Amino acid sequence: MRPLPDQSAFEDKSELVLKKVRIKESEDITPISSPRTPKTPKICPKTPTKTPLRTPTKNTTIHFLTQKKRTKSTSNDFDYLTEIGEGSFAKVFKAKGKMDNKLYAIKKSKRPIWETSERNQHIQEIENGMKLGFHNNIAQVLCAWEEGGHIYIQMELCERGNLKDALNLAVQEEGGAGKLPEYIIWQYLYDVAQGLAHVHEKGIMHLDIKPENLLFSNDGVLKIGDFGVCSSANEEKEGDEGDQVYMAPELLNDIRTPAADIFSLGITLYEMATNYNLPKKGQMWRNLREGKIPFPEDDDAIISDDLKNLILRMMDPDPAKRITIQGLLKIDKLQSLSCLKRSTSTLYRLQRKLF
Ligand SMILES: Nc1ncnc2c1ncn2[C@@H]1O[C@H](COP(=O)(O)OP(=O)(O)OP(=O)(O)O)[C@@H](O)[C@H]1O
Ligand SMILES: [Mg+2]
Repeated sequence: MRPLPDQSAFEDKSELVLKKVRIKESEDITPISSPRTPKTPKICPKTPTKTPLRTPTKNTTIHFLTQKKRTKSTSNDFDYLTEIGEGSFAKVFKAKGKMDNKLYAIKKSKRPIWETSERNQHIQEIENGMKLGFHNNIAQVLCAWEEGGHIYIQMELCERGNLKDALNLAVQEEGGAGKLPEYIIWQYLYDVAQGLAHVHEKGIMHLDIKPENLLFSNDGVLKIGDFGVCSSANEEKEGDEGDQVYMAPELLNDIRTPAADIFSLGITLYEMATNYNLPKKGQMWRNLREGKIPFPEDDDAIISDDLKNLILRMMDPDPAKRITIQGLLKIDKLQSLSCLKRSTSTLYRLQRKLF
């Protein structure tokens, strides 16, 4: 097992530990009041069950929440094949369209939504999803409706799980100390950065970028999903902050800018590169938000200076100094990946299918 990072540079005794060991927590940060906290732990996609999943009963009132001209869906338009994911608010099913035989992801709220504020939050998730339209690195929202009080969102299916699952798998390798190879980390960053640039160009902040919300399509492309927390740029209203583990420090003071997404992506990158079990609170939580960011120093876990420097720029405590998404796309590594992708797109796709 890799030794713990040298903590002598820091004033406190809290420490980051490798994934399989629990983090020591010292003291709480200011509690975050949000209707979506506390978060429940993620349940990884389950293995397909043979018994068909129950579809909702007929004759319930249906409200369509999207106004697309093409066919509107309802629950009975799908055969539900298996549950593929669960978050704090919804379950996600793999389903086959009865009319077109195509596979989709159907996200269904866990319980009926009667409260206006909660309903509005779901409506916003849907509206932002529709506003984002098609982009190769966004899990596309296709249609949404309300049935029996539950909210349903029909989405593009990302069949190969989320980035958290991929990280957990990597950790299990090499006797529990495995991690993603760095060139794969750059490819994942490239994908998410393309998607995030599109999100920010549309004037939307995601505000919940984290490995569970980054989803793999069948050909291994990483896509941003779960727009359940996001808000529009310049929106004055108070709101949700997303997952505390990946949360930017300024969100504690309700300062919301696209830079918050850069911090969350930066700390996600840090998790991918180090394999540390990131804290939810405590002194180390604060250190990571004050630029005191330890990296493993042993030879096995070596991280390139390019990647370290980028992580530091993305996790800058000052949102105004943090690298922007446009700046990120201009860094040499991502530029060269972009050229590589253009020139060898078939080979590149094939290579990614293997991971
Ligand atoms: N389009 C999709 N294709 C495949 N799997 C998906 C899709 N959307 C979501 N999932 C899976 O379902 C899980 C939960 O979905 P999602 O994050 O959207 O739910 P949530 O209740 O809003 O979650 P959170 O707790 O993050 O707020 C994801 O982590 C992912 O594994
Ligand atoms: Mg989620």
